[in-house]
Amino acid sequence: MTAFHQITAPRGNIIDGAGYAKALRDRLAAHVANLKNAHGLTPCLVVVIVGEDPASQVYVKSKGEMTQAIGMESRTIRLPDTTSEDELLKLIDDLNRDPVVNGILVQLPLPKQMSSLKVIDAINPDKDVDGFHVSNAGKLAVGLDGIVPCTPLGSLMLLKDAAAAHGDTLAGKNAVIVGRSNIVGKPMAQLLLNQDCTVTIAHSKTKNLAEVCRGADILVAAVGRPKFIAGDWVKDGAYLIDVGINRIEIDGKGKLVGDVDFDGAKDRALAITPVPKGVGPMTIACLLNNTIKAFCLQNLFPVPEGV
Ligand SMILES: Nc1nc(=O)c2c([nH]1)NC[C@@H]1CN(c3ccc(C(=O)N[C@@H](CCC(=O)O)C(=O)O)cc3)C=[N+]21
Repeated sequence: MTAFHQITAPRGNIIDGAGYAKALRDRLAAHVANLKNAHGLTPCLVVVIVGEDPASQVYVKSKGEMTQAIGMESRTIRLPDTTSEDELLKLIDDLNRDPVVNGILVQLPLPKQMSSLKVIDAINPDKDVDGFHVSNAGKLAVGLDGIVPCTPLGSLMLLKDAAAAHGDTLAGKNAVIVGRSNIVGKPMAQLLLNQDCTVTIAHSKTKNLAEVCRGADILVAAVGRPKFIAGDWVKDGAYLIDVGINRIEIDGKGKLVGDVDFDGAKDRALAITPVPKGVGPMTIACLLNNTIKAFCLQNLFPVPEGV
């Protein structure tokens, strides 16, 4: 009976975040080359890292390399973890005033003597390439054009692409985001709401979390706990975005895993992001995207199509 047509689409399509990010970086490299030709100016991103957190060091190095690889200028400022909040605020003030600097990223988390909200608030919103400043968060909430946080932006690009690959769109779908952080959960909710999804933000106090997740056509996991989302929490045919990047030890070896039990979930999901090579590389590509956008807006150049 079923031999003539396939009733369900194939499951377990693994989204190639690394490949998508590479394609995005190639497009951005072309924009950078065009901007240099047209104006003789190069976008410049400054990354500030306070302290010696080993994971942060790895990300910061990779951000710097990818910034240079697409032809932009990268500067990294390393400060000791004994730096005072006032010293960091003074540095941000200098970077805000420096016309050569187009983007400022202060790597989080910060040492405990600092208030990250206060530090982020000190960054000129036009240079806030993370999109974390209240001004950019507010613009996203009311539908004005601003700078959108990198991880949610990259996740949305992957979701739209996965839906398009199935001849589908995001409008009207039930989206469940597990995690309510200012840097992922909340902005992700705003973006999906703007796509006409019906959005639920679940968190540690949510009742019947498994049931809530089972209702999701789109499930975004952003809790920061390894394999927290079990396979049987995933609806058959859901789109699954795993934002988690957790370093765990298996048989004495370090391994990177997401917030989703990938092996348990992959045959249920219509499309799923892996960890690594899923959302992570998109986060960095979107940071480069945001830096180019900030550069254009600061110089009153038209923002290139798609940026
Ligand atoms: N102000 C600020 N902005 C950030 O965007 C920010 C931050 N602070 N603090 C730390 C987190 C973490 N983050 C990652 C970005 C890329 C990968 C990434 O590319 N991961 C690779 C694997 C890398 C590896 O092997 O460790 C992957 O998932 O394939 C991971 C993590 C940005 N963050």
